Amino acid sequence: MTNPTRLPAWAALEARAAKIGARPMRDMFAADPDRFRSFSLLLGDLLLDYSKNRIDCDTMGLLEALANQSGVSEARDAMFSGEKINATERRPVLHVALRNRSDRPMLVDGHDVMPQVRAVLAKMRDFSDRVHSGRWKGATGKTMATVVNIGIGGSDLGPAMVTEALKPYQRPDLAVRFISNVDGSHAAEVLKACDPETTLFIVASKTFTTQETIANATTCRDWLVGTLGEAAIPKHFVALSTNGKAVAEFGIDTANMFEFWDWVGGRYSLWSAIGLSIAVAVGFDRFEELLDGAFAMDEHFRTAPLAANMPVILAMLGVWYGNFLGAQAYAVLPYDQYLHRLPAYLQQLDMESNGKGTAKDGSPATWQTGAIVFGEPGTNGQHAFYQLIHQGTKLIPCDFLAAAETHNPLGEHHLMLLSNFLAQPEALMRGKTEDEVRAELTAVGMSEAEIAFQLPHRVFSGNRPTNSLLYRRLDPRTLGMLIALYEHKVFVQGVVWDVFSFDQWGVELGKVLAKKILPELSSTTPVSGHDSSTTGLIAQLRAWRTPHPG
Ligand SMILES: O=P(O)(O)OC[C@H]1O[C@](O)(CO)[C@@H](O)[C@@H]1O
Repeated sequence: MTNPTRLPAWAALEARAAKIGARPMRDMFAADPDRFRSFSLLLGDLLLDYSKNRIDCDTMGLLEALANQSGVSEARDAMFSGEKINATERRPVLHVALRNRSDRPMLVDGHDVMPQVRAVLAKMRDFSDRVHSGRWKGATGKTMATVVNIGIGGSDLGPAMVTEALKPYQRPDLAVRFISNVDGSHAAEVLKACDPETTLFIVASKTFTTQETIANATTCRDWLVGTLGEAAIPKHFVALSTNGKAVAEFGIDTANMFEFWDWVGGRYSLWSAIGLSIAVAVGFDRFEELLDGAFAMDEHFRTAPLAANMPVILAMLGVWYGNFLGAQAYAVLPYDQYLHRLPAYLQQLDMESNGKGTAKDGSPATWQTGAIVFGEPGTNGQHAFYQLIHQGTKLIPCDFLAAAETHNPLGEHHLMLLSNFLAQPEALMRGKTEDEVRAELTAVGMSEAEIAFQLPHRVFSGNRPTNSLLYRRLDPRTLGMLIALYEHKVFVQGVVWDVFSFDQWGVELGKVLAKKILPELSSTTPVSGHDSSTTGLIAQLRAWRTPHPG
């Protein structure tokens, strides 16, 4: 494969960064009244404004050249055609098949997977309709009042983020809860609010071997069986998995299992059966609108020229900052309370996909790869970590997101929210010069000596880059577009960085060690084979822990 640093566009971008990387955006705005028009893109109800970046047309041309030279178009086509691009697991990557709303076949090993995909969608529709409408009854004949999704990582974050985002579309008398953490407090607190007779558990696990999920599912099963008996399980437990054997061994009838396939990555799985909790929460028609939105973005990604391709533009801007201007992180800042789980969701999507230090040929990646992703909803984040983004020593590009229309028109709230959504990127771009600060302090009558002391602390360098994603309304279709936008962005970056974006070997070592340590915690024999820190911590835990039965 390609060492990206050897591509002609890479050297050209290094030169470009040295030349214009620090050029003030406020000057570029002043010089070009058409800058917004040149650097924004409207796709349906989604607008990307990327004009507040340290770019000009030549830089964007070079970034496009880098995408071209890295083989982004070919890699994208390989993904859509079912090639085994998840090479270390020897699997295709076809989450796009799950939301393929066209008649086009999607091939895995020469077989069209669309009939299977449609069959599972039909089964999901039937089931979610019955639960959503109250026709699905529990073992004692009662309608379900609470649905609990038990899963972790991709089997939790996607459904949890989407059900939060689509809260306005939920039936108010059907609560949807999530248990992910192996910390028993998570299950305990969720179960406190549940009644066994009216609770449906959805056990979501691609592998059905994940320690946390099996532990939580076992606890919930014991809780249910304790009141209603074993015979209640079929009415209160369903499974979402690729592993029918393990589902059956756990005690869930595979008739109550919703299947998906190994060509769906965990963090790309909310479109599959893993989305059942979403369908139950908002109804299947809304779930299909989510798929429609993702499909619209897929079609755009598949067909638009790279220079006018939203995921490619977002990806290449990330490459510009990460590889040429020294940024290590980026912030996701939804000015939309319903998207409060988006940063956590994107952390897995981005960091588990591109947090890799090995190039595809096995050599160390000597260039920067996946960024640190963090964020909070605006305006909360403004009162927490924005200080560092405005005046800190680190360059943190940000994505700002907001809806033009709110689901909750309460007084001036939405206008206040939007004014902040607009003000922060403007402030980050413009900054505040010494002259501006001096004029301000002089106007309030401050002495020259005090001004001299205060001034450097009150100057904002500005020139801090942001993207603004503005959408009409946070509805299922728009949400589908947004999520697919980020999925493809991450994909493009993985191609440019020459890493395998669809495996996650880095999470394995800790899992193996945890399995070894587990029995050591309740044993009294001296531990061996650990470093002195781990040994010391185990000893202190043993000393402090009160033995509990079981
Ligand atoms: O759905 P499963 O198999 O329980 O896996 C859960 C999560 O665990 C991981 O494999 C890594 O911890 C994620 O990639 C995945 O989303």
